[in-house]
Amino acid sequence: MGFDSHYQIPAIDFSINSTELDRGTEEWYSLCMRVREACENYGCFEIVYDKIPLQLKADTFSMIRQLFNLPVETKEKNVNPKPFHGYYGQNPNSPLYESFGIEDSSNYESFRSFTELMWPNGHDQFCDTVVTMMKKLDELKEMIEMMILDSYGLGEKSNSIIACKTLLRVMKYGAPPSGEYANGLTPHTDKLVSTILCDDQVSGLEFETKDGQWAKLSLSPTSYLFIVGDPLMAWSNGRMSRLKHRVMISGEKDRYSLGAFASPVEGTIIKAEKELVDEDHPRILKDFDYKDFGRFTFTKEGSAIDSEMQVFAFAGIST
Ligand SMILES: O=C(O)CCC(=O)C(=O)O
Ligand SMILES: [Fe+2]
Repeated sequence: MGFDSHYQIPAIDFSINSTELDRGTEEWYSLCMRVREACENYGCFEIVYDKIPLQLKADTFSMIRQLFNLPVETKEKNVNPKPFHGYYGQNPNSPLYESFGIEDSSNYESFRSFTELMWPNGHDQFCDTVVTMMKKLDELKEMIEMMILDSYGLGEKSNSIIACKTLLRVMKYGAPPSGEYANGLTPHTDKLVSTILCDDQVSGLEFETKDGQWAKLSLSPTSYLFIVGDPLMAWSNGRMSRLKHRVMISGEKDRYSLGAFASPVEGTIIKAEKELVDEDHPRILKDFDYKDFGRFTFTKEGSAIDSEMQVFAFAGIST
């Protein structure tokens, strides 16, 4: 597989006058259509967004560094059996990678119990900074969700796509030995509904282009990446694409990234939206229990399947 350095994903500028982001205006509908087009054609888009203060973002990454700098025994206290939750690290197969998954992270009380697990004497600055950042990312996600609904004419009927809580995942990719170009995270499509990703200006994210090449994706300090995950593609009855991506690391600096992942609430059944199923768009997936799908991806059978094919292996309708 080769490299394509010219391939670009769409960038959509949300940093406009806030009245233009009022629902119902012409500008709003034009943004909705661009969001839909990007999700359908690329499974992602770069969000240019100036409503999150750069200082808040910098402070959040400084808190994340403190978290990863804790002793391994402390980090390992963050145990959570749910897929993508808890602490992951010290794995000889991916020695440079560590991550934390913290559920319901825009909820102050829930986040405080995580903080107290890591710092038994509390760490108010950690808690306040990260929860403030997560609330901003929730606002952004809610706006994008509304745009998606409006773009399909569904906004009058509902103001949410799939009921979710925000799972915060923070990732550290240690710098590889000098001169190496090392695997940080294997190619995959996201298993949560949607992701809003940002990093601390050390790049490494790569995505697969339509012609099967890998291209690098660098985000500016005011950019965030919106990624369509498997359940959102399923909700859209396959109208939306997904972004296959990976992390490769090189250079001397550690990479830190942060993702706000929309994680379905307990008991969620993922279904194609009725209005997105018609003669021209027959159903491509059966309804499925999100939790069972998550479990399947970790079984011997599921994990042997390519990430982007797992949802079809689990819930595909054979024709
Ligand atoms: O760290 C990154 O930039 C990507 C992380 C990612 O793709 C994931 O955790 O699903
Ligand atoms: Fe991902």
